[in-house]
Amino acid sequence: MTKSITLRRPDDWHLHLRDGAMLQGILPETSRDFARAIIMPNLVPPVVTGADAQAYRDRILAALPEGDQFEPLMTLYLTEGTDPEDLAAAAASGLIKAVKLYPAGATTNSHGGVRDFDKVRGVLEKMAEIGLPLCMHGEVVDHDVDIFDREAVFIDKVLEPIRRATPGLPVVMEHITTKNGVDYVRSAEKDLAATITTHHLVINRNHILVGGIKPHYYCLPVAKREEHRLALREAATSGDARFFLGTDSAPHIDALKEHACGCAGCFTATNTMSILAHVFEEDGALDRLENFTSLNGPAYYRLPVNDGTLTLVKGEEPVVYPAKIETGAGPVTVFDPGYPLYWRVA
Ligand SMILES: NC(=O)N[C@@H](CC(=O)O)C(=O)O
Ligand SMILES: [Zn+2]
Ligand SMILES: [Zn+2]
Repeated sequence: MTKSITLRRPDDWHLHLRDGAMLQGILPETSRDFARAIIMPNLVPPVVTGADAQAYRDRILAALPEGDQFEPLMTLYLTEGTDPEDLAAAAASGLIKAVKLYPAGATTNSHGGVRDFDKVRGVLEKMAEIGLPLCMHGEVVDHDVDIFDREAVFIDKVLEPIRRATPGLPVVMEHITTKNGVDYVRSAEKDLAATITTHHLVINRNHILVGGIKPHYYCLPVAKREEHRLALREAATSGDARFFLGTDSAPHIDALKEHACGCAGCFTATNTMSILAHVFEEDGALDRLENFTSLNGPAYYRLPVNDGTLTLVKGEEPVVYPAKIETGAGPVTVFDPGYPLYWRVA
């Protein structure tokens, strides 16, 4: 018995494409299934100005496989020196669709991010004025805050004060990992939404730590307790327009994942749609998969939904995905959900 489901073509509202040989190697893993993606700016050096974003966009389009239709939605990396006028011009031209806030030191290539939130006040006010979304890596970096509490503390200590001080600023809490994040988004009537990753719907912190450390399950924010994973599942599968897919697919070569000081990031681009179909079916919510992957994101970003469609088919035999993607920069391990997948993109 074959089951199938057809959706509007999905978008990924949080994606790391990197640059150079890595970009070349992993871009097809996204452009195969996704029509658009919000492209994270945490390159070395970061994408800070409109000119940087234009040049990076050109490099992405040059790396696109022949025949693939994919639109990179560019972002700028917010620094304490960001020029509000450059940012406004990049938004007005349609080049950028959001600005990304990294608390300095919170995650991969975030050292150029924000230390003193008062220093970006003028930029945030400009963004509120023009309605440009602020995407946030929502974790505090204080040494005395436990890593498992850093998202919840960020909401109280940073996010709520910023939102109070800047009415009208559209915020996206990126890759939420806690029930606190879900509840906070639900408490807001407008100007607040969250992306949820594929892997945080699948793993909790036991998957990382029990029976030996699993470096390929390590990402930031780190996966939390099971109760939090269940809250994310409930939010993602609810159809609530404030939650949408941002895979946070974040490739690092195996040598840097399987390392004494391993990099944070799970690479899920290759099998995300299969995993999501599995998750939504398991939760009796296949009819709401399209909201999560294809409708809620465009609505929040005020963009049209995609014209094309994507069909997922459930077969009798498990689908075989490559364990690794070989790139010119080195091999990248594909996220393993830990169970066989029967859904595949037709
Ligand atoms: N999520 C991660 O663990 N890593 C991301 C950065 C980020 O999104 O925080 C990366 O760029 O590798
Ligand atoms: Zn992040
Ligand atoms: Zn990310």
